[in-house]
Amino acid sequence: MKKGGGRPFFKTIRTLFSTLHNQTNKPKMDERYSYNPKLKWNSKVEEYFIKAYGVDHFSKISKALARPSCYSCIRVNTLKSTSDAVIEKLLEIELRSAVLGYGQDNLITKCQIPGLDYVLFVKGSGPHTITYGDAASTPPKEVLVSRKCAEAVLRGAQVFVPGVLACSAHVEIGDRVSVSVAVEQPGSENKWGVGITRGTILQGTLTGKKYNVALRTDIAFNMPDPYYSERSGLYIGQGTTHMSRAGMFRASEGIAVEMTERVFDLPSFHSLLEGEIFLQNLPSIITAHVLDPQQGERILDMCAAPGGKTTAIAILMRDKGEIIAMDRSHNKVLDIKKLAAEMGISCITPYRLDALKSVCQNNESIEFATQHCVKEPVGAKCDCTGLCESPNGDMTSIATKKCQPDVGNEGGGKYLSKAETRKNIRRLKNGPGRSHSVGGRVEKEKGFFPGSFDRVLLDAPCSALGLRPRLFAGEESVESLRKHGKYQRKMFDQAVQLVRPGGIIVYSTCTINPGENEALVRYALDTYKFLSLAPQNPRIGGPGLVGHCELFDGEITEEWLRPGEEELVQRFDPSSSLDTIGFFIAKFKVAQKDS
Ligand SMILES: C[S@@+](CC[C@H](N)C(=O)[O-])C[C@H]1O[C@@H](n2cnc3c(N)ncnc32)[C@H](O)[C@@H]1O
Repeated sequence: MKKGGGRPFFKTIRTLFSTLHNQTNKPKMDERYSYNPKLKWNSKVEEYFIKAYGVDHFSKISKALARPSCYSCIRVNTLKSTSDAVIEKLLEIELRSAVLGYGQDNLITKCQIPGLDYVLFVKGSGPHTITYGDAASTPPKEVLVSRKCAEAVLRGAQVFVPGVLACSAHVEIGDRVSVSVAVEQPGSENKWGVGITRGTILQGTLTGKKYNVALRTDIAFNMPDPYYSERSGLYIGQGTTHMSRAGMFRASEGIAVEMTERVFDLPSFHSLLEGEIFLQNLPSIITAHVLDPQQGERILDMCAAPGGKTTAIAILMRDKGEIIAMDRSHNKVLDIKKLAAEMGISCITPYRLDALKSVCQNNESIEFATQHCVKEPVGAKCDCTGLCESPNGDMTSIATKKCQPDVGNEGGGKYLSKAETRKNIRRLKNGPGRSHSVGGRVEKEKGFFPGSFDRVLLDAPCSALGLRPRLFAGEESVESLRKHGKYQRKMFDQAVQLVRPGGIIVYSTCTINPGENEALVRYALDTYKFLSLAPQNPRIGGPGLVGHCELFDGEITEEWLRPGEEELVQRFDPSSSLDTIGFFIAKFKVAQKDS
């Protein structure tokens, strides 16, 4: 008798078994090839937040953090264009057919907050359920990307070469691939790690076997997949490869996978209308508004790179006045310079400077500045070698006269070598030179006179725990959260010295951590009696802005949320369109000297 022939009973049993096999596997496969991330936290941090928000609420926050917003927010550069012109151009370009599917009427809308009609929202969609081929029987070809890459893809980007970590064997150009993300896993000694080497081959099966539909049985399939379980529930979409497997790991740049189906579909603005628009989260745009810069003023942006808020401030000032954009990273300072040039802005002077050392430490200069510069509406800038420069670059201003002793050693100022003295004299003759030029190298010890700015923005370095989407949060410990708070206070101390009497300080931070925001406000008001919380512009009651002045008392308890915060956290809903979950803005006014 021929094998398999004439044995209907066995055939029926085999068919039955195969059906059962598929049925029992199907739901599991649906779960596997889905997007259902669970944000991982350091256990102590989780405890701390649960104490602050309550279990249910914190779980909502966590869920919302791991998903992107439902729209992209763009700021129109009104020095170069208008909202209407940009809307027209974007619709002409036909962003992407999937997005246009929502109907042109609602695709792009202007922000309804009065005064913010240069902010446009471009609609996205999601979450979508995607069918990843016949995943139950034949594992799809796959590409595994880094977390940062996935976070960008969830906001509309394509998969670029540096983001690819691993890939199935035999992937060729034009193949359809499923894209998943490698998220940090707990490792030894309480350390987190991805635990997969770049270039690893993904087999797509847990056991090293796969089910063969034709033979209706499992067949051996090379090795088990080394990262199979870890990427379960972390599939962000499907795309077409622009490169073969070998190409992805050989090339240094370029698109590796063009996404064709996304779990969250947001439009990409990569290289689109460069200089005319800027992709920016709404609360960041609102921060510039809250600062309320006026034309002709001198503004300090203490932590400015890459220059998102700096350029927003410059545009509000119609490029008239002076903005000192400071950042401690040289390369990031160059980013500010590049962005300003791209947007056609000339009132920004980027400086590489540690914000913790931004106040001129020369006692004589400080004394001078507090006596004189603060009364001058234009202020003065000091490079701490004793050279003071008026904002128009006139080195023979009254300030120079006062600081003259430090040019050489005769006047009894701090000791300067002959070389430094020569350099200073040369500068007096020739102007500021390379180290003062835009984006150029700047000496570390340079700083500014106290009281020399009309307004200061402190967009402090923070945990960024308010930004979405975020696929991993375990890097922050309670200690590191505390450090952010301490660091910000030190920066605030500098900001207070640098603003003139009657001036404004705006402090902003992107976090859900009350220790980084509420605590700073309390510290500021307790330490500097001449500071008061300036009323927010009531018209700008937009999402992400905490416009209240109340502070929580002492220990963080479940009751610490006050009306303003409740309003903020109630929006922590995945269906909400907020692009930032937690953002805090506080505006301070410095008392006039005689008040
Ligand atoms: C939140 S980001 C600023 C974002 C920026 N304001 C924007 O809107 O584009 C914080 C920045 O602070 C900078 N930074 C951190 N510590 C600093 C310090 N001590 N002095 C100056 N800049 C610092 C970082 O390099 C980083 O670029």
